[in-house]
Amino acid sequence: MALTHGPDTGPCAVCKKPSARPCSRCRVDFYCGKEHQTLDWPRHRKGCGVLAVESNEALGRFVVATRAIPAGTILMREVPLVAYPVVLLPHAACTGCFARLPLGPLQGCQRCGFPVCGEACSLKEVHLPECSAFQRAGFKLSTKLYLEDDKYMNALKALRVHLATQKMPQGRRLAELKSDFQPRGQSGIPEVYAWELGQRVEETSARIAKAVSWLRGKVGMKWIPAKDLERALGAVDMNALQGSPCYNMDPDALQAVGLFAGHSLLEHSCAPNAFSYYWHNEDDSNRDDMETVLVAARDIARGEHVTITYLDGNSVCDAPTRRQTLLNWSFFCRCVLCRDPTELGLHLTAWYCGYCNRKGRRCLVEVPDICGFGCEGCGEGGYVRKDAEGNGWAEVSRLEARIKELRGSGQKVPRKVWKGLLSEALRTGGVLHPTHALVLQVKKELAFERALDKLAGRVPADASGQAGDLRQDVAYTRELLRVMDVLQPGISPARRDCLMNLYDLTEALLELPGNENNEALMKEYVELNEKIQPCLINPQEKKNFPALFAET
Ligand SMILES: C[S@@+](CC[C@H](N)C(=O)[O-])C[C@H]1O[C@@H](n2cnc3c(N)ncnc32)[C@H](O)[C@@H]1O
Repeated sequence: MALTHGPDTGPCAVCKKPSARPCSRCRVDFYCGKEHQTLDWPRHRKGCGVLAVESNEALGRFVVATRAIPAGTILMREVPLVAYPVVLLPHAACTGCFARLPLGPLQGCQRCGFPVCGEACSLKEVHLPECSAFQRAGFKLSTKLYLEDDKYMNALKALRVHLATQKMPQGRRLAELKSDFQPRGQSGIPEVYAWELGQRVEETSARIAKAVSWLRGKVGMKWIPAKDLERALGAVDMNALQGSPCYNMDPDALQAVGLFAGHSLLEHSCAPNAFSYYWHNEDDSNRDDMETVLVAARDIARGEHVTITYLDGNSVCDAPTRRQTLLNWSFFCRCVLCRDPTELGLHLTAWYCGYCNRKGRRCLVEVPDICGFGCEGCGEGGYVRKDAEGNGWAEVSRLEARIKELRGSGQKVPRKVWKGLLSEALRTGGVLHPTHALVLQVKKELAFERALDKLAGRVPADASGQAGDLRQDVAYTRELLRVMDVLQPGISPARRDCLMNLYDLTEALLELPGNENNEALMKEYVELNEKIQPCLINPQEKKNFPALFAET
């Protein structure tokens, strides 16, 4: 049986005719009949039956490659077992179609009161089961309360997932999802994280208990056992996959969350080898199914674990930040990046070594909670540079807070402000190394400034007057690309964005007076174009008509 829960229909992989016959083993490609399935087999076989589920004590279940898998192979094609909207405060989202709702008074479903765009959305299939349950309980929510407490949204999720578990065939797959948020295989983790994990488990239990007791107490759904609702919300916490439509840069785009049978088995890695994305199928109004595909970002070797990141793939973070976020899934990360004291040579969490710096050398010391503390330059342990307050963490926290404040301002931040932040962070005597994740985040703000200006319809600064800035941005983007080669390798969207930025900046450099005949630059420009091509095939096209994109 396929690991995944896929759509029932799709275009034939060869002739595009609508078909209801997916490959029974992987359910990735559809065929109109035997003839086209046989014709496509040489291509299709590369990704068919290449995944197996294994388990161990530390990770629970995880997915491995049973054969070598080439980059770009579509490994899973799924629709959610159940889906619900993402509420991005201060906006509510429609319970039926998941669209973000405008600010101001909310319109509620006439029967249960949960927010909707209008009557049509309140009659959507996805909403009807919970709406009937509220009617059976004789309860209608006062819509204006909805955004005041997250228990209403949590209650809706619990109910929706629980009711979907009653329906076959999805129900059986939903019942198989990990739903307990007790940490496992976590012996030997730093004390501070063990404590935080315990705290997080308590908070999650309290949040779940609050929503469940509201449903059974205030609403009166006593006929649903508390443990079933708790299980449903636990499965949401452990497995939900959030996304927006593929390649949609619009911040107002629909945001939704789904529980997927196959994707829920995937292990997290901070340096993953696969990525997934999904979208609302707008080109076919009858399809509202948020198809999701999992793609091999790079070549994956036989026996390798197939991994995705549970974090925001576009953001570069130090180990403590990654660990804090991953506590939401009740685990302390043991991925290849987090296990290596040097973070695969990226040193995203490193500070300067006080000993080496005193001798005028620039060396790194790993931060205590990541690896046991030692400098790769001088071998000394236990002495890192401190800021004026004698506390390296204070400097890190200050920079982090400032970046957050500037990004959250909603205004274009002048270049000189980011530059100032960077020189402050990298000043002589400072704690942070130039490869620290926070420093890279500031460099990214600078490196992508022109691209963001274009995206926002602003005219980028005239390159000819800003040659120095342009060269600097090229250097920063090259640095980010080296990081992405490890963190988001191959054809992943984050690496593609870096490549495209570098391509655009190189083009601008070539236009500067005196650079027209710069052969090295021209060569890099051509090579970048070649590297970008494999990342550019629209995965939606590739998914629907794979034979058109087959390598010859
Ligand atoms: C979405 S589930 C993945 C499938 C799950 N292992 C199972 O048995 O169903 C997420 C859970 O997998 C485990 N996990 C995933 N990635 C991990 C990692 N890098 N390190 C440790 N545990 C991980 C954690 O227990 C986490 O709560």
